[in-house]
Amino acid sequence: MLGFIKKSLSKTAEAIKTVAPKKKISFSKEEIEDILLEADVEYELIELILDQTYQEKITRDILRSKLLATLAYTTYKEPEYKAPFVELIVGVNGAGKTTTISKLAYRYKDEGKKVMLGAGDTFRAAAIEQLTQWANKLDIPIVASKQGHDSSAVAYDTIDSAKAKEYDNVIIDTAGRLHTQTNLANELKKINRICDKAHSGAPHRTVLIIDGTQGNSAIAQAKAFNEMIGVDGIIITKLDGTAKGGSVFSIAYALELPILYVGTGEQPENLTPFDKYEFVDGLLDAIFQEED
Ligand SMILES: Nc1nc2c(ncn2[C@@H]2O[C@H](COP(=O)(O)OP(=O)(O)OP(=O)(O)O)[C@@H](O)[C@H]2O)c(=O)[nH]1
Repeated sequence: MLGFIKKSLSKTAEAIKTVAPKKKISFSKEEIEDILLEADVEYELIELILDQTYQEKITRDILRSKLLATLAYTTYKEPEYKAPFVELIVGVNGAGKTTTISKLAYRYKDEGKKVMLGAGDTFRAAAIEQLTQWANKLDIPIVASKQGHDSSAVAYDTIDSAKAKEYDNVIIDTAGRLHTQTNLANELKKINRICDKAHSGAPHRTVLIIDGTQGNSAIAQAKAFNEMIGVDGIIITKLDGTAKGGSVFSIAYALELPILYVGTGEQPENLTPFDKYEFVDGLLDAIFQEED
């Protein structure tokens, strides 16, 4: 695992190099502002960090503690639950939902758990097809219906079947878009209710998938999902494909939600638990010169 997060920050590191070609022991506030802006940390957050810093020369240690503070809420604590552990996956189309569900399933299976998928995005035939293909490839059972069918019925059937067969994990996909935002909110709320009906306490975790390449523009969207259904944690995808790695700070700070994993590639195994220390140090390595 070690090194995946740092490696996936390589495009962000390249961007930083354009404004700070030479690594140094310390930088002025103006230089740090340019560097963080280039890495796509939101301007307001940079101002907040720098306003609270009285030192003129900013060293690695100073910036490290400031950046870590913005990630204070990122640690997740699993609730008590009775198996199966039911997860609802939400997010806009294209964020990487299907791929991330497959990665999660792969991970659980690899840990020796029995996993079942529910193809709850019944709005799009392609979503059902794509998830079914992944399930077949990973040899994981999936409950799917035809396009246009009731998504909460799919959720119910998946949980019901997983309970009967004593599965450990259930992962349910949901629509990223419906005809209107109100429709989407209602559908997600209904799925929530039906999950609880099928298995008291479910869903145990609602996970929002955020497209990392969108940077800070993903924040408003994430807030909307959080208001619609209440999110327990986020997964930021495509970290490897973006120079906007610094947006992770503003996303985490704005949402005050745990970051469960980050997507570090397209393969099923490219889902890495978010380690705030590795993330911050990975970024700082791109800025600061090593001290002797
Ligand atoms: N490099 C990289 N690509 C990723 C990652 N996660 C997802 N992708 C790619 O992003 C694209 C969209 O992912 P999907 O899983 O299809 O996204 P989705 O949200 O289900 O989108 P729809 O199926 O259109 O709803 C695919 O080409 C994935 O391979 C990641 O962590 N890194």
